[in-house]
Amino acid sequence: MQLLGIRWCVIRHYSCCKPKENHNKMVKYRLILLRHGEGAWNKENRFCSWVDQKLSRDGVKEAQNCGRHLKSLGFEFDLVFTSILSRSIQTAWHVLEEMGQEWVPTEASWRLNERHYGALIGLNRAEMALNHGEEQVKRWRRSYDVTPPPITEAHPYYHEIYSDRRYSHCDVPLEKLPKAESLKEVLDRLLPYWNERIAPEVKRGKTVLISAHGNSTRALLKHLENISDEAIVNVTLPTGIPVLLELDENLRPLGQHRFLGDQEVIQAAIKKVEDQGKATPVVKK
Ligand SMILES: O=C(O)[C@@H](COP(=O)(O)O)OP(=O)(O)O
Repeated sequence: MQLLGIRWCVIRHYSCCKPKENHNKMVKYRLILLRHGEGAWNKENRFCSWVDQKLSRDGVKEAQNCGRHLKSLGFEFDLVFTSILSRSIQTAWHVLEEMGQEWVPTEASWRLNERHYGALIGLNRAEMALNHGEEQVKRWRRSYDVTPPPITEAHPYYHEIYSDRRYSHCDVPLEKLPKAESLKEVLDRLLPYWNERIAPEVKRGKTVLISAHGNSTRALLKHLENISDEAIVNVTLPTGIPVLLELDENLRPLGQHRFLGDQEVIQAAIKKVEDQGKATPVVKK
């Protein structure tokens, strides 16, 4: 039996918490959000942001595992949205390939890009924590309305970013693109895309995958789940782990988002991302 693009027999076997019968009756739409697989600079613990790093070898494996897992759960996507950064696009490719759903249409927008980390781009988080303190690094990484210092033309990655052809194809002129963003500013640029492009497709009954980034996904979760400015500080997303959101007919969430997969492994992956901001040198895999 097909329900909302997911085989019913399988959805009953979600390992984390089995949804109650009443809950299932209220669920109208299911949405999968995904932070891309590990990128080369995630491995090096550097702020990557708008620098177009590709997936690492482990990142490719994460995306493939994610695709296999979603397939085993019976997901059938109708539409995929990505950012215009390669790591989110490549993740979508690997997920769809593993699912045998390469034909599914994909659409890329800068509005799903990672948060623009401004002058912090390229810097190592652990070194930043040593120089500025862990609290300051956490404020930069996780608070809702703190904008890091803007990127300037003197920054080593400024020209690589702004002379990239992809940014002359955006729906805002090049000079209006951000030079640094808080999470709030990410939500401001993402929301029109959600409202005008993604939400109508979800309401049309399409099963949608959004393959994006840690902070663009946090911003969307904050909006959809109405997470407070204080509580969003504690939301961290690991790479390559699908996040399920179940929504009612008005796209209001029914219960909290759920990470799909082995919960112990996921908690360890979340801790690893949080620990990237610690002053102690991060041990590379
Ligand atoms: O810009 C980056 O380096 C990370 C997020 O960094 P943190 O906010 O976790 O420091 O983004 P992503 O890997 O999801 O594209």
